Amino acid sequence: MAALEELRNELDEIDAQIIRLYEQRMKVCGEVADFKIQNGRKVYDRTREQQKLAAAAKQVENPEYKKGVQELFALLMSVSRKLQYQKLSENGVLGKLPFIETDRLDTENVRIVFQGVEGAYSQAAMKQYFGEDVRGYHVHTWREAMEAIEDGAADFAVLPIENSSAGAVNEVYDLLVEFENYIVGETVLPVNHVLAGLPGSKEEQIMKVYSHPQGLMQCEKYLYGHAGMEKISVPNTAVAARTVVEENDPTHAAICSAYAAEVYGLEILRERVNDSSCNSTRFIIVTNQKIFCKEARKISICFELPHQSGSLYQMLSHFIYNDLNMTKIESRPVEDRPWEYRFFVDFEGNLADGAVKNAIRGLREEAKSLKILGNY
Ligand SMILES: C=C(O[C@@H]1C=C(C(=O)O)C=C[C@H]1O)C(=O)O
Repeated sequence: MAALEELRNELDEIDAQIIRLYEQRMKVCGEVADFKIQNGRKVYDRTREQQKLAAAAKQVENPEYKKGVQELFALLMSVSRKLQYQKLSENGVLGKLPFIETDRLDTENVRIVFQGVEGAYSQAAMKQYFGEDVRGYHVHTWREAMEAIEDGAADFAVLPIENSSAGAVNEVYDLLVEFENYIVGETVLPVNHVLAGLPGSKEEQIMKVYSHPQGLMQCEKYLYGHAGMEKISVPNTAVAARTVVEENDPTHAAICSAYAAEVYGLEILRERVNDSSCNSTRFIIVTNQKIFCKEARKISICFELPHQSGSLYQMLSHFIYNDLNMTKIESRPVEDRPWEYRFFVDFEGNLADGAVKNAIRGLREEAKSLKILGNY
């Protein structure tokens, strides 16, 4: 048997040939890009790539290597496309993004909509982002808030998108796809829930606890340790506080904010009932204009993928190749298409950056549908 040293020398020679061939291939791909720039052709040609993969597999003599060769070619073509997008970008033929750049958000004399009632966490998030004196009003559902923005009844909506312990707010993700509204800002609100009851009531007496499902989820450990408390979901934590007042029963309590307890005249029976001591919720600021600020640093997009092996991997390669830092990925089922998913990705960058344009161009050509949800 040959010594390891010898085998490695042999590999080095083969690899040197691969590198030379790779360079030759990329040079030709660059010429293909020039042709495409001149003739207004698209970078991605799915049919040609499928033919190439089939032909590559056919040329392999040892059947055990077929899969590996196909994977290698899929990667080579992906790298080739990205080189081409780069060239298109340098030549200014990437087309304009349908978003307008602005120096800063106009937040003077604006009307804000939030879901819930007086004392809701969304109201606190609104004040944290826009200031104490902002003009805000509330609606019953997140959908109504989205409608108010689409119709122009309000300038901005404040919607929860993610909680540090309970995770994504799924419905808001789905509404971002359904409505032509865009994210222009975000704010993270520390969320400390209290158990609040009628004045004079005691924690030991409580039999029923009202809260938003997310509130109940975020206090799971506390509620598990108090098995006698029946959990009841209501649309909002502030509604929970109001319900306790309306029912006027000392065995009922709400999981809500200290502010909501104060607004409804409830007594705090126990502070900080949330499981995580750093429980916080991220709220997004949504408007109906396709705008982004010069200093915006985060982009949210969503896309659907063809139901085939490796498609997510190929999409994500656009972030890696363009050196873009992905900060989050979520998936949601696509309505009426069982077991198909829509992906939501957040990554760092500004829509005016070349690398971002390059990545979005690539993603747009390869995804079944792509929507830029906002840059903020
Ligand atoms: C090079 C081309 O562009 C892309 C890359 C391919 C490749 O690297 O072989 C094939 C098809 C296109 O998606 C081309 O159109 O031929």
